[in-house]
Amino acid sequence: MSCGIELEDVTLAYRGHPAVHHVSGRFDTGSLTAIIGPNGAGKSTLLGAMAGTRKLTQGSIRFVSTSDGPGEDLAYLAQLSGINHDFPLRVLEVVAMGAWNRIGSFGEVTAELEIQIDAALTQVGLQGFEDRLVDELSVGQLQRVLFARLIVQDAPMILLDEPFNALDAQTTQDLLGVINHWHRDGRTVIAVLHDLQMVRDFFPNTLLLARELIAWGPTREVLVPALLQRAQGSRLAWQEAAPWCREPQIPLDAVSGSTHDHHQHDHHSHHSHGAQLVESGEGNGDGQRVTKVIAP
Ligand SMILES: Nc1ncnc2c1ncn2[C@@H]1O[C@H](COP(=O)(O)OP(=O)(O)OP(=O)(O)O)[C@@H](O)[C@H]1O
Repeated sequence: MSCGIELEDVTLAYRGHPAVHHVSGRFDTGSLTAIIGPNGAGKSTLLGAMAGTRKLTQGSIRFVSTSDGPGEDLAYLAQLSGINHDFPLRVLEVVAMGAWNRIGSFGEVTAELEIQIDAALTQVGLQGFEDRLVDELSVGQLQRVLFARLIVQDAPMILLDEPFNALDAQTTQDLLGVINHWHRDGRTVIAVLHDLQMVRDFFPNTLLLARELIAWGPTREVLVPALLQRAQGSRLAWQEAAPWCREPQIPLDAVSGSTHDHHQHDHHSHHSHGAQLVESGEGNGDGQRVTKVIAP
């Protein structure tokens, strides 16, 4: 069960202002990719679009699977905020939510699932925490619990939005270990990050975004001064009153993401009508099966 994600001309706008412009490329099956870029670059917006929580204005997102399984199953961890503190949930219940797609929201926590939860909590260093209330946990412990939930979810694609925000070095190192484990399992993992050294050390691929795609490929080719400066410079030109696509991307050789010609579009003419999910069995020509398409 493994999956990749293809972006074709992905464009997202908020109230007519484009936050992400014409991004095309591909997250290969089993790849481990960091999405980086300055504040406001559109990173969370792009990740949310892949998770199905943001509507596309233009373009499409296709999920491709190399197996017959339900390949589009995707786990998404938004920026830390995911717990509703009005409900006194126990750690066990939060981690069990990872299995909702298998057991349903009122499903029983079976003995088998309890074993999985115990193993997941052990993997994130929280063995024995099952009965603790989540709103009594520290920020780092809560993030460990949310990673345990992702482990139980067992999805072939995992999207993480700034997973290490506000975490100490030990927690960060432990959760990076979980990500490496997923990568070794052959899952497709995508994380929005800010720490360039961490990206260099742990993430083989990088997508550098500054509303438009600046570069996408092997990290050592993307995290170079010229491209980083270009991303930083783009930020200075970002004005809410300038909703036009401008410069083309710098093409990279041997990148996993393709480059894409830019069109001179007025995005005000491309209002979203809501995300549309299209189930599809169409092959993409290299032995993979398209399992889902997100389009405007
Ligand atoms: N719900 C929203 N409504 C309107 N505009 C939004 C909304 N969410 C994000 N934006 C705008 O879209 C642009 C991209 O935001 P996004 O959060 O995707 O950037 P980011 O790269 O994740 O930034 P950061 O690194 O600061 O988290 C920003 O200009 C932001 O103000």
